Amino acid sequence: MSKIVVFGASGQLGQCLQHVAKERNVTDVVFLPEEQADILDAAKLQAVFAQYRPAYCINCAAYTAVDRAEDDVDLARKINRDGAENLSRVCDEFETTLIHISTDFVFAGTGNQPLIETDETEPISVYGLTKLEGEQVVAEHTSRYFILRTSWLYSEFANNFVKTMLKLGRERDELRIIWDQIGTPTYAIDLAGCIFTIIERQSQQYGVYHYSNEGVTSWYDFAKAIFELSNTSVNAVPIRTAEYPTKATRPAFSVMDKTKVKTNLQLAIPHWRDSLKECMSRI
Ligand SMILES: NC(=O)C1=CN([C@@H]2O[C@H](COP(=O)(O)OP(=O)(O)OC[C@H]3O[C@@H](n4cnc5c(N)ncnc54)[C@H](OP(=O)(O)O)[C@@H]3O)[C@@H](O)[C@H]2O)C=CC1
Ligand SMILES: Cc1cn([C@H]2C[C@H](O)[C@@H](COP(=O)(O)OP(=O)(O)O[C@H]3O[C@@H](C)C(=O)[C@@H](O)[C@H]3O)O2)c(=O)[nH]c1=O
Repeated sequence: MSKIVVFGASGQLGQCLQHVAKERNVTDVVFLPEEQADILDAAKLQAVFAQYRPAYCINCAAYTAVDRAEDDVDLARKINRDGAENLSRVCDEFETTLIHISTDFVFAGTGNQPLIETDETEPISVYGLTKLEGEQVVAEHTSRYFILRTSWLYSEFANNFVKTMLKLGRERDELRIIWDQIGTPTYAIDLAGCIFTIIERQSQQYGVYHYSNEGVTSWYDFAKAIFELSNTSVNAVPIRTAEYPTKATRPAFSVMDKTKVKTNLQLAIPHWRDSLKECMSRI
């Protein structure tokens, strides 16, 4: 396989990529720790690219604290937009294909039909806005890019909703969980598999893609499935968004249509329940 460099390697998706690389015996891949490869340091990026001359660059680095971003706009924008710009410029210079990860939070979430790649974006949070700006600079500065929009990532690695529910479920008798935000969870191991498939197939069908697991759920129903699979006896109470005030507003409906990725890459995507089961067996 061609040489690959990964930024944001110690985050959740970065760790999943490391796991899948081992599973698939992908050896020509370099997982760069942040101290060696800060995406805000354009000079260091030049040095990294000159050293490795990668065919592919996977960008998992991001500012992902959705609520904190509302008060930390400058840093969120630096990492999610300026970092993406630095990478897309250096990728263009070295003729490297950039695989950049984005989010369902670029959408307002006011509709009720699965979202396709060309649907209008209208972020309603600082995180969503800065991620959209990141998409825009990538498309502006290089032509060889895949932007993969994904949603509700979880895995056995790092912090995520599944691990939070398991922890809170053990500590509390009752949990109140939003049921009027509808979307699709994504097992980050499946997304990592999709990324390596793009590389293995040497696809040149560049552009924006939606990738999540199959199916639809609410955070409440997702939590119920987590509790069932883990035999957690906590009482889960469905509540509306208004009853769970947060700094950032989240889209009410962010189900994404995956027809494009499935067709172009001939990819089978697992249902979220099957992937959740798989993940829980590994936690
Ligand atoms: N988590 C989710 O639910 C979803 C995530 N996404 C997107 O998927 C991608 C991966 O997310 P995920 O793995 O969950 O996120 P994480 O927050 O787990 O990982 C992001 C990583 O980026 C690192 N990072 C931050 N700033 C820089 C920098 N300047 N240079 C290099 N690395 C940096 C972080 O390091 P440190 O921790 O030290 O700051 C962290 O290791 C992101 O683009 C995210 O926006 C999309 C939809 C859902
Ligand atoms: C802990 C908890 C959360 N919730 C709700 C709040 C929120 O609407 C939802 C998920 O909460 P979290 O804080 O885990 O996740 P959140 O930060 O909203 O997750 C988002 O992260 C970014 C990075 C993305 O790109 C999105 O796709 C999405 O995954 O669950 C409850 O209703 N009850 C609870 O006890």
